[in-house]
Formats: sequence, C-alpha cells, structure tokens
Amino acid sequence: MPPSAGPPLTEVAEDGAPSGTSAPGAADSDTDGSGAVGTAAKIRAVLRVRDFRKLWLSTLLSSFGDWLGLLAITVTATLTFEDYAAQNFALAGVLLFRLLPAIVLGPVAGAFADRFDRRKTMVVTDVFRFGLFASIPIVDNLIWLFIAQFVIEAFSLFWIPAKDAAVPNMLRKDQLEAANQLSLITTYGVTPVIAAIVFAVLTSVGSSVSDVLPGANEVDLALYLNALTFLVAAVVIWNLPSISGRRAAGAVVGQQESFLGSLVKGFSFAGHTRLVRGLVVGITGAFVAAGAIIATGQAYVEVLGGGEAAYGLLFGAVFIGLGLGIGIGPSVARDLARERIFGVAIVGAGIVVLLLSWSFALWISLLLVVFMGFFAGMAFLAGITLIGTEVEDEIRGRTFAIVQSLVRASLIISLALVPIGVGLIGRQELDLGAFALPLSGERIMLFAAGLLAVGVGLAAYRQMDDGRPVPLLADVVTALRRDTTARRRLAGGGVLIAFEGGEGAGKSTQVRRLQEWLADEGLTARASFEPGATPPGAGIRSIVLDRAQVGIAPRAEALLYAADRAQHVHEVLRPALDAGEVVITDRFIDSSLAYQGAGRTIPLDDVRMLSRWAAQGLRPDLTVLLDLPPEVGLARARGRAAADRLESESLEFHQRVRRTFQELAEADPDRYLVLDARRSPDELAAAIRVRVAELLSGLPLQTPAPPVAQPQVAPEHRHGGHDAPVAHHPHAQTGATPQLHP
Ligand SMILES: Nc1ncnc2c1ncn2[C@@H]1O[C@H](COP(=O)(O)OP(=O)(O)O)[C@@H](O)[C@H]1O
Ligand SMILES: Cc1cn([C@H]2C[C@H](O)[C@@H](COP(=O)(O)OP(=O)(O)O)O2)c(=O)[nH]c1=O
Repeated sequence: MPPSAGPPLTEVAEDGAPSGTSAPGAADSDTDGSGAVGTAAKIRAVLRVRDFRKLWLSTLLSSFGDWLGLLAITVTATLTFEDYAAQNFALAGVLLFRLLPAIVLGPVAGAFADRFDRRKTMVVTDVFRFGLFASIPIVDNLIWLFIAQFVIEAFSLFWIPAKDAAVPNMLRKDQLEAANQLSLITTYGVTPVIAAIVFAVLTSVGSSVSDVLPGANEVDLALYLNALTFLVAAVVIWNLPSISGRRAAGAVVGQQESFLGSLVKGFSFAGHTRLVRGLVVGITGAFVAAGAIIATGQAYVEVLGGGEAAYGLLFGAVFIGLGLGIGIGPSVARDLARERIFGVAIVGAGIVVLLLSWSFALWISLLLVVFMGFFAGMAFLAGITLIGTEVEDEIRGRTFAIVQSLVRASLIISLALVPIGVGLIGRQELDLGAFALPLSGERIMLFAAGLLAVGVGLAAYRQMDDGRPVPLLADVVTALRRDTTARRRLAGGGVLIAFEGGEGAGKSTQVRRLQEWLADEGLTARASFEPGATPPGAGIRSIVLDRAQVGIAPRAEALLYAADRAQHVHEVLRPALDAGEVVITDRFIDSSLAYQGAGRTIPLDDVRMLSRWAAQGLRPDLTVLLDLPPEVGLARARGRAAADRLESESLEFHQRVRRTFQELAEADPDRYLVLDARRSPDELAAAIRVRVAELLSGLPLQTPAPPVAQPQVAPEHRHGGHDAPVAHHPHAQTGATPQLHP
C-alpha cells in the first residue's frame, strides 16, 4: 500500500482537544471535560488503524514470548548450578549479556533503521531471533545460552528502533500518545503477567511435557513457544508494507551518505537539537536513578524491617505507579505541553525518591513508590511521544536507538556501581543528641539518586523549554485547575468579550463604542458579530434571517448557527486571539442557548454541546448581557428595519429567550456583566468600560503600530456588510496593557 493510502499524516483535527504538543493554551478546551475524548476511546481509535493494529498484535505476541523466554532462561541459568553464589552469578550474567550489546551496537542499529527498509530489517531480525531461541534448548549448554542471549539482544536492538520509528508513520500525530500508552501497557503491564501465568502453568504440568515432546522439559517448551512468536511476528510484519513508509514510495533517505556518516549525523543531531538533548539528559539520568533504586531495593527493605514479601510489595507498587502514570498521567496534565511534562515529572520523581530515602515506615514507602512510578511513567510516555511527534522520520530511528542504548548503559553502570557505594558507606548512625539519624549506605545512595533525578529533570526542562513565555508554576497550576481562559492569557493570547441580549437591546451600539474606546487607549481591538461575519457565514445569515424561509426545522436552525460559529471562530476569533488582540463579538454561544434552546425548546445540553464543538471549546472571558423587556427591544428594533425571521417570533418566545440569558448569567456571575439596557447609551458604555478595564489590567495584549490605523468593522454589519477576514498588522506588537481610562 503506498503511504498515500494510509492514514493521513497531517495535523490534528480541529476538535479543540489539545494535542499536547501545541503551545499551552493554544487550544481552549472544555473546562468541564465534556470536550475531552477519554483515553479508552483514543486507544480504540488507534486500534481501528488496521496496520497499527496488526503491528501491535504481533508485538504483543513477541513481547509475551520475550517475557516467557526471560523467565525460562533465568530458570535455566540458575538450575544449572547448585551453589547459591554461582546461581546469582549466572543470573547476573544473563542480565548483563542482555544489556551489554546495546552499548556497542545500539547507535549502529539506529543508523540501520534509518537507512534500510524497516520492514525487511524487522522481518530478518525476527527470523534470526526465532532460530536463536529455538537453538537454546537444542544446544542445551550454558555458554551457548549466554552467546545466544547476546546475539538475540543484538538483533532486538535493530528491531526496536525500526519499529519505534515506523509507528509514527502509521498514525496521525495526535494519535501517537494513545499508541504509546497502549504499547507500554502491553509490554510492561499485560504480557509479563500473562507470561508469568503461562510459565507457572507450564511448570506445574512439567512432567507431562516430556510425554508430548520427548526429551523436552517445561523450560524447553517455553523457549520453543517463544521462538514461535517471533516467526509469527515475522510473517505478520512481512505483510505490512506500510512499515517501510516513505521508503516504499522510493524516497530512500541518505543513500549517498556513508553508513558511518549517518551514524555520526545521528549523534550530532542528538547533541545539537535542544529537544533531543533534553530528552537524552533526562532519560539517562532517570535510568541511572532507576538503577540505583533497583540496586538498593533489597537492602532498603531490610532496614525498613521488611522481608522478601515487602520487597515484592514495593516492586508491585512501582508497577502500579508506572501504570497509573502511563494510563492517566496525560489526562491529569492534559493542558500542559509534553516538553514541560517531561522535565517536571522527572523532578517530581526525584523529589519522591528524596523523601523515600528518609522514610522509616513501610507503608509510607509503598505510597511514595507509587508516586515515583507515576511520575516516571508520565515522563517516559512524554519522552517517547515527543521523539515520535517532533523528530523527523529520516533521523527518528537513530534517535530512538541512542535513547535505548543510553537507557541500558545507564542501568548497567548504576547497577554495578551503586552496590559498591552501599558497601563502602555501610551502616552508620549520625547522633543528633535528641535522636539518631540512620545513615545507611542504601539511604544515602537513594538520596543521591533522588538528587540526580531532580538535577537532570531541571536540566532537561531548561533544555526543552526554550522560549516558552508562560511561567512554569502558573502553567502547572492553571493546567491542573483546567482554567482555559487563564491559560490563553498566560500564553499571550488575547481576550474575548461577548455581548448578548435580545433584539434591539443596544448590543451593536455598545460593541462599537467599546471598540472605539479600546483603540483610543492604544489596544488592538477587533469587533465582530454572529451570524454572518465570514463569507460562508454571510450565506448562512441570509438563510436564517430570511422571513421567506418558513420551514426551517429547529435542529436545522441550530446547525446553521453552529456552522456559522465554527467558521467565525476558525476564521476570525481564534486567529485574532492568538495574535493577542481584544476581540469583541456581538452574540456568541449564549444566543444559541437562548434562541434555539429555550426559544425553539431544543434541550439546552444538546445546543451547548453543539456550540462548544463548533467553537473549539472557546469561551468568552467576559459576557456583557444587555437585559431588556422584549417588548421594549422589539419596538426599538422595529424602528430600525423590517422584522427578520426571529424578530417576528411571538412575545412569549422572546420572553423565554430573555429568561435564559438571565439564568446563564446567574449561573456564572464572575464571567458576566448584567446591565439594564433601558439606561442611556452613555451610562451603559461607562459601566462596560469600568468592567473591561478591570479585566484587561496587566495582561500582555497587542498594541498596533502607531502610523497605520487598525481596520474598523462597519457598524452596519447586520445590514449587509461583513467583517474583513483577519489580516494581521505587520508591525503590531505585544506589550503590557497600557493604563486604561474608563
Ligand atoms: N441605551 C439605549 N437606549 C435607547 N435606545 C437605544 C439604546 N441603545 C441603542 N438604542 C437604539 O436601539 C436600536 C437598536 O440598537 P442596536 O444597538 O442596533 O441593538 P442590537 O444590536 O442589540 O439589536 C437603535 O435604533 C439604537 O439607536
Ligand atoms: C448568534 C445567534 C443568533 N440568533 C438570532 C438572534 C437574532 O434574532 C438573529 C441575529 O440577528 P441580528 O440582526 O444580527 O441580531 P440583533 O438582534 O442583535 O440585531 O439571530 C440565534 O437564534 N441563534 C444564534 O446562535
């Protein structure tokens, strides 16, 4: 299948769900969550992509095989020896041989994944791994076991970056996080458990295995099963041409470059790209810390007074934390950019480890360990998702490879060095008079690991946070409070003010006056309106207001207004807000709630959902409600022009409309300014200025460059004219709001 037939590689749909990679606040999302798509739904959507689903199933299978194989191999290695020390040595040997190849071969494997057809790379390595796993029980020799392990791992090193780099080509950018969640949970949460259960079953039926397979025991069977999973994966992947991605279309990258050259380029890219440098620093440090935690675990539990069972609990707690971090982390921090989540989560994990090193009760430690896992899971997910979304296909394999090598190298180093440190420090107590502070080696090593994590987290944060204007603390706090309005302002976005009210309430009069005042005060203020402010909207306006249109169904009417709003937000409001302007709109969502909801009696929730979707979740920072008895307003409007389709509705209809506007304002007093529209235009304008001055004080908003005047919106918009599409002022700049004079 050519790549063009695959899923679109283009950017995210405009459903207002933040992709996480955009600047904070760039997309206002619903504060009540009704606009958010649940993790489960996102994962289901990812699984509907056929090629990804097949790849995932085959990875699931290989991962299961891998865990089963690891269990079987560790058992084989230990069963070979009677002596406890030798058993441990054999076990350490197996693990060492698993991790070692990465240091040498990792980066080479990445260059390979970027240069050669990824599908063929994966199929070939799978076939080799099939043969090697099958050879272990056949050769039945510990030396061969080590060698086979080493070579298998070497092949895996080629397989992993090829797969990691291929996945982003199968999915849309906004789907990658869900795909990573799924893969991580499958590989580290689901398959090890299934493998352990299957292995237990195999062991318990051990004796009957030799009846079926003469000369084989349960360990052999596990290894054969494992081998088979790789063969199946090879077949599945062979039939997934989309893995080759752009290479299949003939665009082979870097063919003229030498292999060594592309290897060097990989390192230089990692060293010179701030994002990747930050990721590398963060991931390396975090895994050194993780190694220290694994290495001190047993001794730590001992000083806490726990035994094997407590160690098991602690281990389980890490996995629970990791699972939570990967599963719900992104929705907890969904408004925060991934570049920030990564560093912040590592710092968070580090702080938890610092606390952990001084904890003296097992239950406290268990709780802390869950938190540690949570932060670690969040950081890991953010890190690999960032590589997928931000690193170009051409160099992605090498980036993943460098990261995987560093992960393994840092684990090995700290697993080797930390126990030495623990031994050297030993167990001491610092006498502080009132009490004795236990200064055992493992606590100090843990403390050092925590400090390291905090340090690398900060370093990674500083590397990756280049040029973000929003202060971190405000970013985190508003993200957790889901305060989208505050977030838009933090990100230097503009301010949206809506005017609502019945017919003839004086909205257009006040919109115009407010805009003129803001412009006089030196701000870029744009006035707009609904329905009809865009070219497509003008067409919609002529339909909805045309008295000759007698048969428009309420739902059709609701959809027409929503369509107008969607275009308005997309074409006018959003760009102007992103440019830091003050935007005033004559009517917005509340009009739909009042007219189509209460007026036409469509359930309010339906109208709200529709409108919010159309508006990408955008909400006004302030809504000015000009409240007026409908008979007064209708009389005023009639003095202006012939009644349109809605104006000619019954008085009762307009009374329901008014009541709904009032109720909406009462439900959220902070966001509304309700004024009696029977007051004089001057009085109203003054009251509005006071409130707006309050709203704008201290915000960074756009000010126009002095010589050129800001294009003004014709006040006669409703009688045919419409707003020009947003044309950004060439010399406009963003600065602190000047002192306003209401
Ligand atoms: N505060 C006010 N008191 C009396 N008449 C007003 C007031 N504000 C506006 N008007 C008049 O009422 C009519 C409708 O005003 P307009 O601003 O077009 O209202 P809307 O945009 O809400 O339909 C106009 O003729 C306008 O001059
Ligand atoms: C924006 C919007 C307007 N309307 C109605 C209200 C008005 O009667 C009409 C807009 O007409 P318009 O002449 O622009 O309004 P005004 O009353 O301010 O002079 O459309 C809705 O029914 N739903 C909506 O979502």
